[in-house]
Amino acid sequence: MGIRTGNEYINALKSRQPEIWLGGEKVTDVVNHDVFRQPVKEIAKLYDLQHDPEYQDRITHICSETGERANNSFLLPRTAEDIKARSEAFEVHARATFGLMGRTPDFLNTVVTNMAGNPWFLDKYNPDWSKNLIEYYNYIKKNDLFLTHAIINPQNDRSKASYEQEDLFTHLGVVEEKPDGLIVRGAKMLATLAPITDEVIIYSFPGFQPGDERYALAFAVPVDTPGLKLLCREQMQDGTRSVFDHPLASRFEEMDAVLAFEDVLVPWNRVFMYNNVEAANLLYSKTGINQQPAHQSGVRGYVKLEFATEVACKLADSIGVDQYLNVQTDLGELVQNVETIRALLRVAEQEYETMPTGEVRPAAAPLETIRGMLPKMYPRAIEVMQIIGAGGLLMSPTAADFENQELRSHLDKYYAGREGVSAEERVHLFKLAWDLCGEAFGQRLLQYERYYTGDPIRKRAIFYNQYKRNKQFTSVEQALAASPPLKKQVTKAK
Ligand SMILES: Cc1cc2nc3c(=O)[nH]c(=O)nc-3n(C[C@H](O)[C@H](O)[C@H](O)COP(=O)(O)OP(=O)(O)OC[C@H]3O[C@@H](n4cnc5c(N)ncnc54)[C@H](O)[C@@H]3O)c2cc1C
Ligand SMILES: O=C(O)Cc1ccc(O)c(O)c1
Repeated sequence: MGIRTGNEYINALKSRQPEIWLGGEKVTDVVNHDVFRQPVKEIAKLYDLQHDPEYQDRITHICSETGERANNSFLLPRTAEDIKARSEAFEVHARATFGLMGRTPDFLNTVVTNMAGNPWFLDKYNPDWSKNLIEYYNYIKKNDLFLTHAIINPQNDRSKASYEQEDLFTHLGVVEEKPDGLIVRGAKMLATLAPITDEVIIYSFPGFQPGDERYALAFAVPVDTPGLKLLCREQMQDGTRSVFDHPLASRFEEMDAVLAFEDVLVPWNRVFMYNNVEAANLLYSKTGINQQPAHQSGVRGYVKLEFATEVACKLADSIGVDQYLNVQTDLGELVQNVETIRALLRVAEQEYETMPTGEVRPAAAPLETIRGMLPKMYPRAIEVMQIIGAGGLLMSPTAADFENQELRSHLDKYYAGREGVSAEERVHLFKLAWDLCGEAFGQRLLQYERYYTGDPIRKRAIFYNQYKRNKQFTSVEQALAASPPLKKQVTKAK
């Protein structure tokens, strides 16, 4: 099949009946549901880009093994050109949603591509696992499927291991082996966009302890597998709000769902790992899924930060406050943050690492630095937006107000911006900003940036410990060596 169109993606959604719960009710027609209709269209547009002559060669390639066209996110990079091709695809996808949708199909494509591209790792433990993963990769590539993932256990008692939680199957674990597969029970905390995907893949960040064997597993199943419940969080838009009043929230909400497995059968050919704490803890670092997906996330985060910065700049300009030094320095700071992330991305792409397998990976340290900095830079952009927009952010009239002829002339006068900015333009811009910095939609976007890549605090600590392991701090030794040792009598206590 190769690359799908938006319609093919939508038809696949229509052909399934996953068990989706939202607001106490089952969602039976996700494609036409108020909350999901627009996000489905946004994802469909990404699939259509693959067929757009302007984009096709920038985001897809002909697979040398199958002869079929595939998205560049399915390309295991082996050259600098491959890295560039992936970067371009990531950026095209991100720009289509202003970086606001984090888990577009390209993200998990990179994850599975890397797991399957490093079969040596699972081979060591069980050759069936790597075989299954390669077959799965070929399957999702051939059918251009959309995956979500859930890697974090539910937030019950974080001070205890999975096996120590009150119920043995609060965290997702294996109940028993059957001739045709594993029976799994329990939950994973969060899978973004799950209700509008084709498949879910389960694996974990490192952190399992001896005793956690039943939870140390990786597998993938179709999203409508019997027994799998998708428990959605409360929606942040109801699908009926006007696009004028909510230019972003009305289009780009990514629903998040807890995945609850109620004795789900995972066929053996979909089991990628099981009952192995060591393998589960090493999967992330050894197969490069700590690194290659961070390239996608970095590009996407860069586009989002740049977007938020541009919104803040336009906001300031529209009411003439960017004449003031304090506003200029705040905006300058945001622009410098964008440039910092752009520079880190370029360094990561140019100073790539070549693995013994021939795979090339954008450099780890700059990618990890992006992961550490975005959780601070994005909230800062939002804060600056709030400070610059000030009370005006709260005071926007609605599209319905503008459409009322009795009100219109008053609005045109009282809501106009600086010279040359009409009331409608100013209000529209402020509404866009409010979606980002005031609405629940925007708060989720902020929380996403803080946490999508795990806990930034622990991640930075791990980063430092790795840095310390690899560094000798030789410059300090050299600087100290330049001064002769003190004479004994000088250091002696008087
Ligand atoms: C909008 C959004 C979308 C997401 N999408 C996905 C997704 O699609 N798939 C997915 O798998 N995950 C997703 N995540 C989940 C994300 O991976 C987790 O939120 C992240 O790993 C942090 O875990 P937590 O939220 O459970 O926080 P916790 O781990 O519970 O941390 C809570 C607080 O306690 C502190 N803390 C906890 N444990 C320790 C410790 N051992 N040492 C020191 N401090 C500690 C943390 O620093 C933090 O301040 C998403 C998250 C968000 C917010
Ligand atoms: O986007 C992120 O940084 C989070 C994340 C999730 C799953 C992965 O496999 C991964 O490498 C990174």
